[in-house]
Amino acid sequence: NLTACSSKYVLSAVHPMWKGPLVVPGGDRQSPIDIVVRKSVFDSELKPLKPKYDPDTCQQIYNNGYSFLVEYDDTTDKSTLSGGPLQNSFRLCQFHFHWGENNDWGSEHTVDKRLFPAELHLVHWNSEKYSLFEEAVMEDNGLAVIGVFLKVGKRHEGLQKLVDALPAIRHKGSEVEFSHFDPGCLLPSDTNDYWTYHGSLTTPPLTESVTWIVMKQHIEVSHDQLAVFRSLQFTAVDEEVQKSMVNNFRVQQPLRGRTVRSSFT
Ligand SMILES: COc1ccc(C)cc1NC(=O)Nc1ccc2c(c1)[B-](O)(O)OC2
Ligand SMILES: [Zn+2]
Repeated sequence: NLTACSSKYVLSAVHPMWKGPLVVPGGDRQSPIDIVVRKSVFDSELKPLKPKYDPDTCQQIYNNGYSFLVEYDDTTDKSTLSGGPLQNSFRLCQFHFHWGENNDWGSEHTVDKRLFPAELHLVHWNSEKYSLFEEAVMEDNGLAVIGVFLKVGKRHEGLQKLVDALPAIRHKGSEVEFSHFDPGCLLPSDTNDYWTYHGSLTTPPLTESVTWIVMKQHIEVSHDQLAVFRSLQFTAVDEEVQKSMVNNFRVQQPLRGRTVRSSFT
């Protein structure tokens, strides 16, 4: 069956100590970056974000050997993102996280050099211009990714259903059915303020196809919930040497003259 956003087979090629190019030739819009707040520019034309997620499109959770992907059925426009800086409607295909070996670091983006223990990425592709995720990944304006910082604090009730499913996908290549999960519960509740800039995937193929939308407000998860993320393994069950899935973030990239716009003053 066509898996949701069928990114699973392609992402499985990703390994934390990538063999691939760490610098993309001519890459002048690479991600992640440090967001320097006082250098961001307020853009009054930016609209409110319009996420419309249908929990019934949630299909499975998959350990791709780099992160764990919660994959959605992206064969219809049931779960979409529009508005904000976007000119088109983008289909949700998966979300995943990046995290550290401890609570001092783990996020990919930073705000005035402030690191967070983890970062959520909600991945959407432009279904008005392209017909498949794999196509959109290679194209300018192909993807829209919402980044949400995680901070250690109170337990996140909505996340717990996901945390409870992780032991079943401990090793690379494992997958378990997962349904009725509303990713909207992982978005900040108090404000929809965000920064936006043009960047790239932070894993191979590092293509410069992403409109990044980084939420100003973080969400809180408990220490124990994050500890379960760290119990995952980069390695397949049959590998002799097991490696804990931690520090699965990319080093920061040069801004190369890009402007980060803010939806708020
Ligand atoms: C080997 O990897 C691939 C091979 C072929 C295709 C079509 C895609 C990929 N990779 C991919 O989609 N990565 C990817 C996709 C989306 C996001 C990120 C990585 B992120 O920066 O972490 O957040 C958003
Ligand atoms: Zn990511």
